[in-house]
Amino acid sequence: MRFILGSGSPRRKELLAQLGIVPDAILPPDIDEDPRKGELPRPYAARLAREKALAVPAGPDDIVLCADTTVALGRRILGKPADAGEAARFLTALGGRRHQVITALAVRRGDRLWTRESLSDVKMKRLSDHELNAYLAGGEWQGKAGAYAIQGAAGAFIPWISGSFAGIVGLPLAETAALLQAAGYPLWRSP
Ligand SMILES: Cc1cn([C@H]2C[C@H](O)[C@@H](COP(=O)(O)OP(=O)(O)OP(=O)(O)O)O2)c(=O)[nH]c1=O
Repeated sequence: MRFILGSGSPRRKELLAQLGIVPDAILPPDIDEDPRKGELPRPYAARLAREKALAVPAGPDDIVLCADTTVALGRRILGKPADAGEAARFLTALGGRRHQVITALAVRRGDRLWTRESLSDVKMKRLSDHELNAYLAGGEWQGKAGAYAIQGAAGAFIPWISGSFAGIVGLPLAETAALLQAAGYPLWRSP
């Protein structure tokens, strides 16, 4: 049995290390991440996690872990911004309101699939022009759902969350541990 992390996100690798897991392989999936017409954020995140897990090549006994993090502003999906202009629009829309961060997980072993999701509510303060421009110039918005990373400078914009910090960063640890154990990964083996 090999453990395969199907993700190119360095955060997910680091969070996994918190559970003492070092993947035997890291194989980032390449799938189409465009939402379907009218698709809502939760089903979208769940579909993407599942599609990622199915897209990673693995042997019948290997365990594959994939995830998708999506920012939901009401019914709107805020994915990874294409450019600084879109990042500015996302952050302006998020500022002064609460939104939800969904991280959907999918674990695959052979033809079996286990899924879960972690939901967190996040409050972001309204950003001044100065804060917005400084944050955009820092570049941390790139490759992040909703155009921010709570684990970085944007932490200064977030006075309150309810949910899982690790989930917002990209890999909710309690749900990950539960899924891996369901799939037969020996998580708590003695050293
Ligand atoms: C909201 C938020 C998102 N993110 C990141 C987590 C994810 O890496 C990214 C959302 O994109 P994802 O599509 O979930 O993941 P990815 O493209 O980085 O990697 P892969 O598909 O190969 O697994 O946003 C943070 O790091 N901090 C945050 O506060």
